[in-house]
Amino acid sequence: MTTFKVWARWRPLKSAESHNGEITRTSDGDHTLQRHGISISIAASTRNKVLSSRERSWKSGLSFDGVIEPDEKNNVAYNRLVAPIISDVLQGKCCNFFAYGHSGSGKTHTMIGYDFENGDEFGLCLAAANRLATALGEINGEITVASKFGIGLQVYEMRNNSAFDLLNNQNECFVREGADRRVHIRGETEILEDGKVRVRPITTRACWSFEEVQRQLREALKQRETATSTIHDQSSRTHAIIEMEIITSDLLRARDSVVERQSELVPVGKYATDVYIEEQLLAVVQTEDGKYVPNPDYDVTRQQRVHDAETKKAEFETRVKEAEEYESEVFASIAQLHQCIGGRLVFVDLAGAEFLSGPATSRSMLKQTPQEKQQGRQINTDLLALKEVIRARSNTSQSRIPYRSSPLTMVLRHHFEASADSQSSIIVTVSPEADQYAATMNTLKYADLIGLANNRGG
Ligand SMILES: Nc1ncnc2c1ncn2[C@@H]1O[C@H](COP(=O)(O)OP(=O)(O)OP(=O)(O)O)[C@@H](O)[C@H]1O
Repeated sequence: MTTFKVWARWRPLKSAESHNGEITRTSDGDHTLQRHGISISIAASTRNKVLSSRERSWKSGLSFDGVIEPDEKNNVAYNRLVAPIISDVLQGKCCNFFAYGHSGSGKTHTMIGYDFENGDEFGLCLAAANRLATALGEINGEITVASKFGIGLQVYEMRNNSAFDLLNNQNECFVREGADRRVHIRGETEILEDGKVRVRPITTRACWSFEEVQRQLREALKQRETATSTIHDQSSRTHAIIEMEIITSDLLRARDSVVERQSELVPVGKYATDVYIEEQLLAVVQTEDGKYVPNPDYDVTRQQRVHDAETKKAEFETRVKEAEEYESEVFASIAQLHQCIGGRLVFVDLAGAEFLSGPATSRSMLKQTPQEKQQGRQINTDLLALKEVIRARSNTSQSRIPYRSSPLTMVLRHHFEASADSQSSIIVTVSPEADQYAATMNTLKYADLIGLANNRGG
């Protein structure tokens, strides 16, 4: 049974912000048997601004599962949100964590953290990697496996309809739904030196120690910074996704051969389509009145070309299927040794919604290029789609989950489906600064809608 928890995290006021004053806030819990949850109330300091009465104060429903206060470090957030589900991941389950908040509210601080040396300040994914690496070390010591368990790391950013691979030079990958209705994230088709074709998926880095995860994440963060400056962007205008899966090198090898077989299929499939179109064009002629009729001069034995190309394509499709079956067999045989294989943690640092804007941001929004405006609309679409997916999943009577509403929810679909019997969470990060009141209220409202749907079951 899915549970989805909603948390709020207040970041500390920075010294440069203290002259602006602080948002007045309280949290009230109701833990009776009928209701379980925390409601958050906020009120604006009206010192610097004229606000309408509707804007001056706001109170959520009993939507929150917990509040992390400004003086509480990342280790408190980890112990409350992630530590309780590590045992699920070690049983092969999938758990998802989302961070939502406006720029500078503490999403990256919470998810990844900026202090890679002090364990108390490791972000959620780093602290989880530390715990997982220790647990996997123990499992590797206990059982004899041909290849050891490790962490398969993927780090990418979603912008518009593409994913940018932060472990591979921000390589652009496209989100497509295949004929099998599975979503694939793949780069451009590359022609290799030997003439072979490769369609590269998002990179998975195998990490056999916590230090390796730390190093790879650092590298990925550097790429994020570069992307931010070069495309005149803010990291809060992209969704960053960090996936950590329990793998072995045997499993990764089996997956690589699926990609290789799929790459081999690409030119063969294209050739079959080209031949079919060529022959179709020869097989008909256009009459004077513009109609297409069968070409009487067409040599029907030419259809053998189409047949041969289709046969070859079917052969290559079978090879893909065999590679996929082999991957499933490898997975099943490892799972017999230990159920942790495939256990997965997904951390999503969401872009802030465009309406989350104080006066300064509003001014900068007026200066946005058409491309940036389109990007802003896409972010809002993604965030709305995500909210609707989470709400629909909590409504047991709703059978259709709108995963296809946005590229973000399409990409997250299989993580959501895999997490059906475990617990996931959203943490909204908020600033207590009075100037950020509107942004803070909008962030809390987003979480409130999710939390209320969870409490009511839809
Ligand atoms: N809970 C916290 N405790 C201490 N410092 C924090 C906390 N939250 C945020 N900060 C600090 O505030 C600054 C902004 O935080 P961060 O970069 O995480 O924001 P963000 O929401 O990820 O912003 P953006 O979306 O623009 O990337 C950082 O210097 C960070 O260390």
